[in-house]
Amino acid sequence: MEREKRYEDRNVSIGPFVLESGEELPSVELAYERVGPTEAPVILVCHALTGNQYTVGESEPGWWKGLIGHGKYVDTSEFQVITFNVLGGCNGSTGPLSINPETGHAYQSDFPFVTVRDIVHSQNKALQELGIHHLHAVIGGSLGGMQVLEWGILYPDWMDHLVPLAVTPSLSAYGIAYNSISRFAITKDPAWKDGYYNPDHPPTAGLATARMVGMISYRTDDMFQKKFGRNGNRRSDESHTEASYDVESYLHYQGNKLTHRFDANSYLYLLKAMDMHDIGRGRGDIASAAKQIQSNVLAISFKGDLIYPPRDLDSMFTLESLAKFYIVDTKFGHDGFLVEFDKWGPLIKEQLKETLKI
Ligand SMILES: CC(=O)SCCNC(=O)CCNC(=O)[C@H](O)C(C)(C)COP(=O)(O)OP(=O)(O)OC[C@H]1O[C@@H](n2cnc3c(N)ncnc32)[C@H](O)[C@@H]1OP(=O)(O)O
Ligand SMILES: N[C@@H](CCO)C(=O)O
Repeated sequence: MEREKRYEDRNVSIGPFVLESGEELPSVELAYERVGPTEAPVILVCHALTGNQYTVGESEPGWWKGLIGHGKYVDTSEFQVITFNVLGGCNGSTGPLSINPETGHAYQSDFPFVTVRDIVHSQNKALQELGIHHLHAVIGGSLGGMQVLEWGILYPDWMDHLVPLAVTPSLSAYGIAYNSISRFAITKDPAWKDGYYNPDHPPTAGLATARMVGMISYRTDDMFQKKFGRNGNRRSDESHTEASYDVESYLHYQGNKLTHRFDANSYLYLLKAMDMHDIGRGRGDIASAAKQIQSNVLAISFKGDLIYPPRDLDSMFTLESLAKFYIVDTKFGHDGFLVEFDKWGPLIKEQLKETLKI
């Protein structure tokens, strides 16, 4: 095995690509990051809604640097880790910002709808282009977790382990409700212009509002209370109408921050893909779909996750005798999969040591 750490950060072309809808994209590229020894077992990481391919990150700060890296729970001296920016994303993969070869302009709202299954099929094609035909594990949280579940069903003999985090077998009504508010905020922004917005004047207010409502769903009441309480800039009698609270400036900050790193159309397409997530769709039901999984499963949920309640993932995997299921005790709720790695990273480390049992 080659021990020297290799790092790649580039694009792979998979050519024309037919989507679940039957529409065809004439040319698809996926941007990816690949870290670790080239001969080592491969771990595919799938990112969440506003994530990207920079999981470990050498040219960019890696969003899972606390979990993955040299000597970390997913050790990049033992495994190579590959992450693709999702189809429909805005970090280098084909998406609404890409040039439509038929018009010579960016697709924007002409981009076709994509599903989580489309995202997974595109990754499978891309891996084959890269000469990879087997995965030691597929790991991901939230939208990434949806991809993990679909990977296990669409390509059941491709991997030894599935590690879905902070996800459910189908998106709940509560999750769709939050996404619906986000869509409303973006599409009612006067700058949105049916999705054909001027790139220099994107619908920032709508996207920021979408992120703000998203942030509320990613955390818990308990965390907000402990972190912010009623702190803020206000008169002691709290009667001042212009009082502003720390929780407000936090949400404004997070909303504004996203507008500097994310495309509003991509956000809409990926929200729709999440809404459509239902592993039972076209397969009878969730139980029938789950039975198609052949790999070992380590499923991890996070206490207080509002949109992906632990009970839903648990009920799916009680159907799978070889599945392990853990609920992480946290105040973070859904965003628990991005923090407190010492609480759940060891579970993944142990899982990756095991070989295929089935
Ligand atoms: C799967 C994925 O790939 S998603 C990509 C990673 N996720 C993100 O980047 C989403 C945005 N970030 C986050 O959600 C969080 O930073 C996490 C989950 C990564 C970490 O959570 P935490 O450590 O609790 O960070 P927290 O939610 O407090 O945010 C900290 C930021 O808010 C700012 N902030 C905190 N309180 C306030 C306040 N009252 N007013 C204004 N700003 C505030 C901090 O200055 C800090 O700014 P910075 O990120 O520019 O350094
Ligand atoms: N913090 C996550 C939430 C969605 O899982 C993200 O921004 O993608």
